[in-house]
Amino acid sequence: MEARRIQIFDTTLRDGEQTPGVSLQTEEKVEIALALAKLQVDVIEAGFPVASPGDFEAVSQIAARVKGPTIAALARATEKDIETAYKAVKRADKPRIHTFIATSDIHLKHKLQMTRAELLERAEKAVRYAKSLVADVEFSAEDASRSDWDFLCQVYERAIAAGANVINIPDTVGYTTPVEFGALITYVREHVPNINEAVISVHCHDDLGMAVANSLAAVAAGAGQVECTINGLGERAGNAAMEELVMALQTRREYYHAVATINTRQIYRTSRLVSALTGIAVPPNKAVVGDNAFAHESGIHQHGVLNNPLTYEIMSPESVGVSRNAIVLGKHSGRHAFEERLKYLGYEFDVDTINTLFAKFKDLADRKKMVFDRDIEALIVEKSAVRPEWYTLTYHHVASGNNILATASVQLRTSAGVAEAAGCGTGPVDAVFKAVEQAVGFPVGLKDYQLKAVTSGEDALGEATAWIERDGRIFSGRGLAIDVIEASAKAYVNAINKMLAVCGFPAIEEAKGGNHHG
Ligand SMILES: CC(=O)SCCNC(=O)CCNC(=O)[C@H](O)C(C)(C)COP(=O)(O)OP(=O)(O)OC[C@H]1O[C@@H](n2cnc3c(N)ncnc32)[C@H](O)[C@@H]1OP(=O)(O)O
Ligand SMILES: CC(C)C(=O)C(=O)O
Ligand SMILES: [Mg+2]
Repeated sequence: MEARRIQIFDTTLRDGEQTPGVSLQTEEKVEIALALAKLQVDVIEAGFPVASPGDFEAVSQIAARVKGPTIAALARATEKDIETAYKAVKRADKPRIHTFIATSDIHLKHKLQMTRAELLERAEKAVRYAKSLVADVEFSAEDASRSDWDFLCQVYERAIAAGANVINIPDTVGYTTPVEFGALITYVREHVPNINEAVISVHCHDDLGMAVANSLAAVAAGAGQVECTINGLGERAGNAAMEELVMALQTRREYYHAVATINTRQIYRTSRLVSALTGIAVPPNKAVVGDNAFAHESGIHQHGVLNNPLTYEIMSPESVGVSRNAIVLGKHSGRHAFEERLKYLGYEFDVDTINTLFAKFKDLADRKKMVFDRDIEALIVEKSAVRPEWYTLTYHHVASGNNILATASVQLRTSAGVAEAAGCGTGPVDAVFKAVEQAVGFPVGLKDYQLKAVTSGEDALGEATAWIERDGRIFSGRGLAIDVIEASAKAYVNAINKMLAVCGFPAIEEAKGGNHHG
C-alpha cells in the first residue's frame, strides 16, 4: 500500500507561545521560523496578529522573510481579526488564514453566549470573508472533541461550502482518547457530504498525556494534517510534540502507511533552539530529544547495542541529528574540522558567523578538556539568544562562603561607557544579581532562575536561565560559561537586554541612573 502524505502544521510560534511564561521577540520568532523551514514543515502558524502589535509584526516579518512553508495566521471568527490576519500574512508566498470558533455547548453557553444556529451563521460568514482575501483557508471548531458530533458535522459542511479547504478537529482541552478520537474522524469523514473538498486536520492537547497518541489515531482514521509543536510546548500541558509524531510516523511507517516529509536530521537542533529561546528545558527522559533518549545505562543493554544497535534502538540518534560519536574536537582542532562538524550537525553559516563561533570554540577548548557536540550546539544557540545586547558583562567578582555574607561586584559595558556596582545577597548568585541591578540602576523583577550542566564532568559548561517580569510580560535570558556564577550573571543581563529591547529604558524616576561612567 502506498504511504499517504501527512502535512505537518507547526504551531510552536502560536499555541507554543501560549505556554505559561513564554514570550518571544520578533527576531527570535523569525529565527525559529527559519529553523522550521529547514525542518521542512508544511505550515508554520506564525501567530495571532490581532492579539498585539508585537504578534502582528512577528507574523509580518515571517511572512516576508521565511520561504518554503505556508505561513498561517490565526483569527477569531470576526471581521477585524480576519482582516488583521490577512494584513500580516499577505506578503507570504503561500498565505493561510486560520479562523476558529468553539462548537461545544459548554463554550456556546458560557463563553460565546450564542445559539447553535447563530454559530453556524458566524462560522460560515467568517470563512467566506477569509476566502475573499486568500485562497487557503483553514477552519477550526474549537473544543470539537466535546461537541455534539452531528452539530459538528453541520458546522464543517457549512465551512467547506463557504470555502474552507482545511477543517481542523481540535481536542482543545486534551479530553479525548485514541479510540474515541479515531471514531470521531471516521464519523466526520462519513457524515460531512462535501468532506472530500477539504483536508482533515487535528490539533491535540496533552492534558491527559495522550496528545501524540490521539493525533496518530486520527492519522490512522484518515486525517491528512497534524498540528503540533516542537518539544510539545503549548497552552497548559502543551500540544502534541512534533518530534514524537514525526518519528512515530517514520519508525512505524509500515503500520500507519503515512509519511511526513520532514528533514528529521534537523529535529534535535530545532528542539535545542526552541528550548534556549523559550527558556523551557527539555526533560532528560523526553522521547526523541531528551538527553537520555539514546543513552544506554545498563550492562545488558550496552552489550546488545555494542553488538548491534538494533537490539535496543528503534531509531538511530543520527536520524534526528544526534551524533553517536560524542567527543568531537579539542584545543588542537582547526577551522576545517570545526566547519565540517557544523555541517555534520546540520548548520550552514556565513563566513563571519563561522569565524565568531570558531573563536568561541577555541576559547572554550582552552578551558575544557573535551568539547562535545552539545557544547558546540550550546555556543550556537547562545549566539542567537544574546541579541540585542544593550549591556555586556565584562567583569564579575564574587566572595562567598558558609559563614560570610556573599558579596559581588560587576562591570557592564554599554554603548555609553561602563557601569560598575557591588551588591550583597543570600548566596553568590543572589549577590551577583543584586550587583547587576545596582549597575543598571532600575529594579529588575527576577521571577525565576534555573541552572544546569550542558554535559557531564567537572569542567562541564553551565547553562543558566533567568526569567524577569516587566509590565506583565516575562522575558527569559540565557547564559553559558564554565563558571556557573558567570553563566548566571550573563543570563540575567541577557534577560534585561531583551526586556529593554521591548519596553525601552524605564522612566527616569524609576531608574536611579545606574552607576554609569564613560
Ligand atoms: C484555543 C485557543 O488556543 S484560542 C487562542 C488563544 N490565544 C489567545 O487568546 C491569544 C492572546 N489573547 C489576547 O490577546 C486577547 O484575548 C484578544 C486580543 C484576542 C482579545 O482580547 P479582548 O478583546 O480583551 O477579549 P477577551 O480576551 O477578554 O475575551 C475574548 C472575547 O472574544 C470572544 N471570542 C472568543 N473566541 C472567539 C471566536 N473564536 N470568534 C469570535 N469571538 C470569540 C469572546 O466571546 C470574548 O468576547 P467579548 O469580549 O465580547 O466578551
Ligand atoms: C485555535 C485552536 C485550533 C486551538 O488552539 C485549540 O482548539 O486548542
Ligand atoms: Mg490549541
